[in-house]
Amino acid sequence: MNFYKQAADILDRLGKKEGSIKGLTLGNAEVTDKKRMYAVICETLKHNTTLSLVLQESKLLTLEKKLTRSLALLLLHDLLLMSRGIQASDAWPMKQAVMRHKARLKAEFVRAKIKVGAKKDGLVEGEDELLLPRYVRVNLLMKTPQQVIDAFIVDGWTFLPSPPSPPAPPPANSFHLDEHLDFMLVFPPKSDLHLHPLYVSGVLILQDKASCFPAAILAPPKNSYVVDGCAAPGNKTSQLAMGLGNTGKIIACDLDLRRLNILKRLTTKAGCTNITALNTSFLTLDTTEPDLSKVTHILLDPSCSGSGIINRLDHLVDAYAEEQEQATILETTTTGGAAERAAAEEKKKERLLSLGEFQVECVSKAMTFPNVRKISYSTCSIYAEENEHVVTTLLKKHWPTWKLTPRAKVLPTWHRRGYPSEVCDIPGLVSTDEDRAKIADCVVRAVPGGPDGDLMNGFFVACFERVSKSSLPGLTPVWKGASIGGRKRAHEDEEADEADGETTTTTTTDTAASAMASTTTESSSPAKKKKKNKKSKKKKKKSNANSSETSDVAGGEVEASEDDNDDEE
Ligand SMILES: C[S@@+](CC[C@H](N)C(=O)[O-])C[C@H]1O[C@@H](n2cnc3c(N)ncnc32)[C@H](O)[C@@H]1O
Repeated sequence: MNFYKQAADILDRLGKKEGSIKGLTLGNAEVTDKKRMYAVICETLKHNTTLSLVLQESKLLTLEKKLTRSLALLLLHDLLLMSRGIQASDAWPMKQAVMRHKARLKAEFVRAKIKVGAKKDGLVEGEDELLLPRYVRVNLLMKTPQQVIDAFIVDGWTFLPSPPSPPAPPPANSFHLDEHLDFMLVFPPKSDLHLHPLYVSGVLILQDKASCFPAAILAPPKNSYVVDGCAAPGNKTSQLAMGLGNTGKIIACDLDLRRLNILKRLTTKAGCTNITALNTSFLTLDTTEPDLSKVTHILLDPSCSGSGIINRLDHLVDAYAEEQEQATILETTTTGGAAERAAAEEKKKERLLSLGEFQVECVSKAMTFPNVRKISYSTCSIYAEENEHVVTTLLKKHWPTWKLTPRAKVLPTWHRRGYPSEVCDIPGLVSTDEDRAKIADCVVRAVPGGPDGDLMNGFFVACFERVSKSSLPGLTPVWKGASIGGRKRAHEDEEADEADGETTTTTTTDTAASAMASTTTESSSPAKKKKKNKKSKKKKKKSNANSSETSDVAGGEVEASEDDNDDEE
């Protein structure tokens, strides 16, 4: 088959989520020049924003009916971005279909680059996954950061005593210790450590910085029983095991067996010995089972839109798939205009809302574990619908039994917090700008990319803790009396935890007291419980459907173990 036709077929299959880039190119027996195919597919996807705009503005697909969208993108890529141009015979009708419009297409390319703010080579910031530093977690179960630093110095790397200022990836052949996570080393973008003996032996774990936040914030003390509710492929699970020093027990649960098998392989390689992997839905766990009833800490990193992921090509596939879907809508309708776009926008909104409902359900389920004290909730999404809105809904449902952990214990030195404008009102609880600002200050955000972003994936983490019974009914929201930007070391011990719970809950308000009363009455009424169970069974079905719809998301967070998963393919 003609190279471009085969490449177009692969793009179409990627758009339909029929495989991964590597699987459909490097792992495809039908492709003869696998490396070239991989490169062409990656490059076309990376330039998709600009090339799609050229396609749209030039109306090429309307003028040349024989061209498909994917084939046109590939040919445009080579025409506009490769000095050698389209590598096909001049007699090939598809090449002719593009070359007829060469001058116009070049002019549209110049305009498109300006319009989307692309660089000279047509790349839009964030579409180049190589811009971000290579973050490496040192597996403390095996070596100390100092031992690893020494090993890299011996290898000829330069150790920088502090990160570059203003923040930027380290220059070539140098690395430094991360300023927020003391087990993390930061290397230049593109650093390939796959063959490094320390990676091969499980000492180095290639994990994005933001992806390390939830376990660092949850920080269960040694010997704890912990659940990782949506665990696969398991880098956060292995980080939890590292923090526990392999003591206690981690129950790692995931619906997807293939991903759970990756978790087993990765955590074994990382030397974790306290993990039990369960291939089941977190939502259906029986919290009265002996091990589960001992659980005090839960990490929840449920399926999300994955919209914050920028350092892998998978996010480009997601964007491409979404665009293909929209393009199909436009091409198959005669109006092809605003109405369809509005419908697509509506669909996206519905998807976010449905993800948000699933996320609320997951955290609410976590709050039913009889002995759970602390829950971290995280997404790799940039959307408030999955972040601040979810947190507000949870507070509305569960406060004052549950409160947000204050900034002092949630990466206090991390500058990027939640968006106050996205914190929703809760009658009687959150109504003023000050309330909103204080809630937002409790949670952590990471803005994807750079230089205005945080040089990592987009991320969000909130931490909830159960309000200790002894402090009731003298209750006030956690943020009352707290100062914004408080400073306290994130790695707390449980005693300090409890003490903080007490000290932040000393003033009574009528609203607070009544909110507490209604929560406790509801959960203790058996009749209501029965009704609730029925309702949640119905919901469970819905959320399981949800999670299978979000294979993009599942793929999204594979980022946590990107390279390990690549090995898998
Ligand atoms: C964002 S990923 C988790 C990434 C993981 N925490 C890590 O750091 O490697 C979300 C995971 O949730 C799983 N999932 C979705 N719905 C679930 C459910 N009801 N119960 C358990 N796992 C679920 C998906 O299969 C997917 O692996």
